[in-house]
Amino acid sequence: MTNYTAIVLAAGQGKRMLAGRNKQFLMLDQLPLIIHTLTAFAKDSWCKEMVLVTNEQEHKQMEKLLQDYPPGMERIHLVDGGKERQDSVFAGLNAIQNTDLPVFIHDGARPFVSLEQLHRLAKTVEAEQAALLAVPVTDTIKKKDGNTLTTLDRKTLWAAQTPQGFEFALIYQAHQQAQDRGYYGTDDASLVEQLGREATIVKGSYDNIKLTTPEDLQKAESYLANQRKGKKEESAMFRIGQGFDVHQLTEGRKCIIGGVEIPYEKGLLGHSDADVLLHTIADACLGAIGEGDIGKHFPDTDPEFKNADSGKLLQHVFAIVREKGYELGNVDCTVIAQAPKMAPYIEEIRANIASLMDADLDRINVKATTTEHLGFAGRKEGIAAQAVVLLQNNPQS
Ligand SMILES: Nc1ccn([C@@H]2O[C@H](COP(=O)(O)OP(=O)(O)OP(=O)(O)O)[C@@H](O)[C@H]2O)c(=O)n1
Ligand SMILES: C[C@](O)(CO)[C@H](O)COP(=O)(O)O
Repeated sequence: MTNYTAIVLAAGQGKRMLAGRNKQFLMLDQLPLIIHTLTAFAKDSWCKEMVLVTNEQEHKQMEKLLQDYPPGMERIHLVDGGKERQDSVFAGLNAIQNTDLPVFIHDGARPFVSLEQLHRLAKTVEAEQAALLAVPVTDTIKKKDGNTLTTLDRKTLWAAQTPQGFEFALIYQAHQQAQDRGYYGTDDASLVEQLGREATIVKGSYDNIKLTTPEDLQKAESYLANQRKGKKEESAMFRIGQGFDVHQLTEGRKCIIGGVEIPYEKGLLGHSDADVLLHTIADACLGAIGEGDIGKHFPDTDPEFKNADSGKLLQHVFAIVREKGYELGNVDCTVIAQAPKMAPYIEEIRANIASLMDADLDRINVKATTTEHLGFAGRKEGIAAQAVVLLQNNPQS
């Protein structure tokens, strides 16, 4: 983990956007542009502090925006910027509290920086002290000097993006020197270059666009529409979970496995009816949807679940699965028991599980094995079960 502080710049006027107001407040997919950008950093646990640079006239409006659309990070200091972008960065640098961390400087107008890019940049800054995201230029670039056109060697050209990341002392010194000399660059790495130092390029993405003109707004809308489509397709896929459970065999208890009471001299010990197989399947379902395990949902300290019918617990779990929009793909499970002999009960157990999960029989597979007299199961001290559950998204949900 390579922690950093982020300065996000939003103090410009967005004149080239021709929106009649600062582009940072324009709505993109129901969220203001600047909130998209802040959220990208707020989602990154490596980002420990954020400074949002606003312009003085919009300070109150920005404050309200942060309240109306909380980006998910408490530590955002709002400071007023300056006339030029570089003045705004300097104001941001002066507002940073923890100067031990590297600083990422980012345009508020670049909402699509990804977590993966942030982390690659952070690691490079840690190693090299100064780095920036950039992409190879895809157009041929001509330099026009009076009437003379020169074609630059495209292989050597990179389009600089943000964030650009630096050790605090280095970037502070670079900005201080630029202020003193009245030098203005178009990015922060260029100020570091003025110190005779170099920033390392970290290959970014062409999606990390800076919303500058009205056409960029259309590109951003279509990028977000594609993302939504991608998320939908992703959630239309599969989730997998596995479960494992053990219960002790003891006298004076019923031996209930897969909802079927099996005649045996001992039964399974537990707070509920101790149905080792249904617990395992329920755990696998919860695992598949990222909902922990049955201990979290049905604590064994809760009297409500004393001697509870595990069939009901599994039905409850499967209702949660359905609420989340999933249906059963299939279950494959194994009972690990030296005794009782499971074979005569396998089909009944299978049918019972299918009924509890409201699934076709062919989606349920139940197996049993001994452990060849090895271990606790082999000594008939207990019974274990394991299961794998595949869920698939219900396209209707
Ligand atoms: N004095 C300034 C100028 C710019 N920025 C910020 O720097 C980023 C990159 O600048 P740019 O895209 O040029 O934004 P604007 O300056 O707002 O746009 P324009 O040049 O079209 O007016 C933007 O997030 C902008 O808000 C800033 O914080 N302070
Ligand atoms: C910093 C920058 O985003 C790198 O591409 C760019 O130089 C900012 O330029 P702007 O004219 O201030 O938008």
